[in-house]
Amino acid sequence: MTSLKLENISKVFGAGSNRVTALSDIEFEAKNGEFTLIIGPSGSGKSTLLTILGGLQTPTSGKVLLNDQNVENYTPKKLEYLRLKNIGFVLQSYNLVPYLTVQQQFDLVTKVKATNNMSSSSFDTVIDQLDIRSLLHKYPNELSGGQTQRVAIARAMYPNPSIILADEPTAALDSSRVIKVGEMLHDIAHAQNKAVVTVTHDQRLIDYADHVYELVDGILSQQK
Ligand SMILES: Nc1ncnc2c1ncn2[C@@H]1O[C@H](COP(=O)(O)OP(=O)(O)OP(=O)(O)O)[C@@H](O)[C@H]1O
Repeated sequence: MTSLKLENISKVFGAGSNRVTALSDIEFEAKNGEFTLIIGPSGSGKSTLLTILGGLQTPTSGKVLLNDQNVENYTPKKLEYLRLKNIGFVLQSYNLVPYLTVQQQFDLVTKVKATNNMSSSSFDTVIDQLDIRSLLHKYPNELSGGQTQRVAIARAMYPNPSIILADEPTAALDSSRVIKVGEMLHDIAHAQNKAVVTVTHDQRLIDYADHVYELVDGILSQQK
């Protein structure tokens, strides 16, 4: 199992009168077997926290610990390998490849990461839960916002990472789909002992989370 922790993390952008403290002294752990929600208004630091957690940007101070080791101590190659193997992202930009169909997005994952992806029967279940089977032959520009979001969730799950980091995965979804996605994120964490961390302003997800943190002006506090 992979462990991922933040110790005393701060992030400051800019300098002088443009200085913004996006995160202050954050302590956080992505716990296996649990669905954790970090909820906060626009500009509170949610994306910054999630991208630092996933190693997509570096903090100004503090430590990111992956498997109890400061990520700064890994070689870039080893760190890349650990991330590819263990961390799945659902980002706000969805990062789908524009010239590949939905099915080909999944095939690409198999090319980049050949082993330990979800079995085809488990992935079939995910495709049905997210109701994206009829979209497999479409291109990203043929999908609605909500459809894109569901495909991005499936793609993050397909490589079977032990940690899933999701940035606003339900923003474009109607309430019935939010229920399905909430249940699914909860079930993945529990049934497969994964750490699922979602940052959002969507209060509709609160009921499905094991833990809820609030992020306000870069300060994190646990609510549940
Ligand atoms: N690259 C950057 N350069 C300068 N300031 C930044 C940068 N990224 C984020 N910020 C600032 O840091 C603060 C937190 O931004 P962040 O995107 O993490 O918030 P958020 O809670 O995810 O917002 P939203 O819900 O609108 O996506 C904001 O004040 C933002 O303007």
